[in-house]
Amino acid sequence: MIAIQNLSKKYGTNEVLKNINIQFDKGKVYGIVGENGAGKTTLFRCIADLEEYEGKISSNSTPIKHQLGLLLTEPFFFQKITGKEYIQLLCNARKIKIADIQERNIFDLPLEQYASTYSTGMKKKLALTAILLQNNDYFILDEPFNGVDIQSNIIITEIIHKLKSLDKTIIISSHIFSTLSDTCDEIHLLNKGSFIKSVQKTDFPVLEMEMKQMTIGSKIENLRLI
Ligand SMILES: Nc1ncnc2c1ncn2[C@@H]1O[C@H](COP(=O)(O)OP(=O)(O)OP(=O)(O)O)[C@@H](O)[C@H]1O
Repeated sequence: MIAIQNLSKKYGTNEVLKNINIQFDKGKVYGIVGENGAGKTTLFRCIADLEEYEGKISSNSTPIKHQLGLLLTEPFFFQKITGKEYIQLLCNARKIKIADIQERNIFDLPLEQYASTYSTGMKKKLALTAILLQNNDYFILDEPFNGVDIQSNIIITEIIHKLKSLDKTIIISSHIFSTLSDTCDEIHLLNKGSFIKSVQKTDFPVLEMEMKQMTIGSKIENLRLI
């Protein structure tokens, strides 16, 4: 469980998160949606203790970061580190020895190659593999479906189902609604740093319709396409 109470975050005078209150339980998958700049990544960085903030973020295994697998939108790798070394490095940090690394390389990545030379999608798959092999309790996946091929998207969806069945806590952001309706138990809409709507699975179609209406309005007509 991750409990967030009165979380606020400013960058200079820009108040990016405004008094956020939410709880993420184990065995559940949470989707966070919101337009670009709404504050999704900032929220994730606060939970991972990568930012200073006001308010309280707690869990039943403190500190959260010791049990958290954070998949960033654009994972970063040092230049001279192979895929295999990266996985080993992250697993060593959790005191886990991986003997059968090739067998567990489910995305068939070229593990002897420098990770910095991987394609965008390969980098994401490497970072995801590493946090999975760490056996974390909490997973925050910032746009996990973006930039990876269709086959990998199918695998990632199945991985999320598996993590849920293992009682993990999973938080995902995505700009593609269908990826969230396939995987999430709840979706929370973040707007300018505040949660303005939270819906359970049965109401996902309603939320999707509302978001479509809010977004499109008369914008397409304004283009005056002929
Ligand atoms: N390091 C930073 N310094 C200053 N401002 C920042 C920093 N990181 C983010 N911001 C600002 O915080 C706001 C929220 O950004 P954030 O990356 O959290 O949005 P997001 O919802 O993840 O967007 P996207 O969907 O585009 O990924 C934006 O206005 C952004 O410019």
